Amino acid sequence: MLADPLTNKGTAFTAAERDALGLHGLLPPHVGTLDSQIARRRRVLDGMADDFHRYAFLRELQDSNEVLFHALVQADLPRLLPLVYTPTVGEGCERFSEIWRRPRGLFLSYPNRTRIADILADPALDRVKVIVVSDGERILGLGDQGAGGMGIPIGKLALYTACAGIHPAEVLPILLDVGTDNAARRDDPLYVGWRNPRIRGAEYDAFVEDFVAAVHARFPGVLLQWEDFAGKNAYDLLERYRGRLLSFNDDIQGTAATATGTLLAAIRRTGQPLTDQRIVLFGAGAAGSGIAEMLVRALIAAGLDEAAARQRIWAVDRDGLVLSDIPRLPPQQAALARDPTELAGWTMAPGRIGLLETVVNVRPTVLIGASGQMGAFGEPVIRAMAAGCERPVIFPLSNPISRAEAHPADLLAWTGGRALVGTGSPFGVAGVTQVNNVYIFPGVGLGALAAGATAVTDGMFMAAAETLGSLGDAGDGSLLPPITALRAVALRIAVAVAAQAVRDGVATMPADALAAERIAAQMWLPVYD
Ligand SMILES: NC(=O)c1ccc[n+]([C@@H]2O[C@H](COP(=O)([O-])OP(=O)(O)OC[C@H]3O[C@@H](n4cnc5c(N)ncnc54)[C@H](O)[C@@H]3O)[C@@H](O)[C@H]2O)c1
Ligand SMILES: O=C(O)C[C@H](O)C(=O)O
Ligand SMILES: [Mg+2]
Repeated sequence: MLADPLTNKGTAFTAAERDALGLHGLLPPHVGTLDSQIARRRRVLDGMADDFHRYAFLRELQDSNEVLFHALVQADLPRLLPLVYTPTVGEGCERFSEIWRRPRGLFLSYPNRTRIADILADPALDRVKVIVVSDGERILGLGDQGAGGMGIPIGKLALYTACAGIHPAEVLPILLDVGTDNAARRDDPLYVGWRNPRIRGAEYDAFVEDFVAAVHARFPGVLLQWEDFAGKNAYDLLERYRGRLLSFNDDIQGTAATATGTLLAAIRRTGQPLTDQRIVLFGAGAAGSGIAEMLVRALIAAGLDEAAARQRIWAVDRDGLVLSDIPRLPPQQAALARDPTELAGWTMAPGRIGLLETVVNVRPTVLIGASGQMGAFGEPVIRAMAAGCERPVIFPLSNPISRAEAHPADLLAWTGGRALVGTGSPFGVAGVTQVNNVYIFPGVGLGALAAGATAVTDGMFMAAAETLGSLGDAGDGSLLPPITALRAVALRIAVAVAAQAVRDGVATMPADALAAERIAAQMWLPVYD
């Protein structure tokens, strides 16, 4: 009972429980309450020197007492979210091997590829309903972290519990350890992962196929979230498996719904219709092109035909403005490429058409960054944008803080306070919205599970985006509800997503089971049994 984080209550075991379970002597005599335990852990957190050590402390608490961990998190989400999730989880992944203590979730390593079904057969996993899986190759904007990427599935699933009320016994973080191309990790004597260059190509595909087949056989109906896979794999796996497994890619689809929902909230604030926006995306990888495709759908829903919708969007990637005559564009970028003849009237020096040239000529009303390039939204770019529109909407979405395209205080300063600013990571700047997919994935997951959905459709993500955009704000100038409201946000989104699942013909539960009260009643709260 004491060693299992799902049953441990620490000093909160009552006198009667200590009698019945033979716990006298193993615990100090004081009988505490959940509140007193929270106060004790808060005092420790307050006394710690830095956030990385707070992260490590919270990870150990999660591995010793899940109710207390979640009660502490929920009691102060604005303070705890940045410690168990973005941005601190980034350093948690980089230094994962240093702080590895106890098993959580599953490492499915390539050398163990013939054992996947055996590993999944563990009866301790019988209750699993939600899996978040990564192969650690694109951890936030920090690149390949190999096995250390496990910090991300653990963090995302902590939020499934905190925001969507999924019971801690029902979540399973998985790291597909196919090696790492990060030499610093591989050469570190403390590295806990498989010391091998990444497996790629047909071997990688066969390994993931074996993994999906084993998951499908062991957990029918499980919801699987693909997380922090590098660009091409992110797209390929989503397309290959979304029809076979109840699954979605959070970086492509969750981020798209988050950015679209926040943009819908922004245009409600400015009064300028979506169809009038000129949108520049900086970084057209998984997140950027996912956002672009959802914006195309939103523009079509707002009345444009597809060609006109695509005319509202310009993508800039590492080779500059994405143009249709650039050889070997990945398919997601080819769909966004502009015709080079459009550049006829542009003012610019010959050569590469970078972000500044694009902003000067397009005069965007919306600028979204998903490039992982720190400082890419520099003063000349932002001043050029501010000269061309009254209320620039600027979302530097890249995480963690060290990879953000701009500091939000600079964006406000360079635009004379006129910009509507949203950042992927929390910066603690008043009036700035945190535009992070934590606003979307818990609600989508909860809604899909509640509906007994057989697939997560694009329509379900659009319903999530529209709901997010309609929820109102924190009353402090930001565009979305505050972090304290994330649980209520997840419920509202879940209801909309479940209803859309019914409309899309993928729900197996009857519509009357999907009312808000029925879904809310399924949401777990951290209290001792
Ligand atoms: N706020 C959120 O909720 C959220 C969600 C998903 C991703 N992100 C962040 O977005 C970033 C990108 O994630 P991703 O999944 O799209 O990764 P990705 O690797 O698929 O895409 C990154 C893209 O940026 C491009 N790029 C790299 N250097 C560039 C440069 N100098 N100029 C222009 N483009 C450049 C790459 O070519 C690539 O197309 C990460 O930092 C991630 O943390 C944030
Ligand atoms: O993890 C986050 O904070 C958001 C997003 O999924 C990312 O990869 O950056
Ligand atoms: Mg991610």
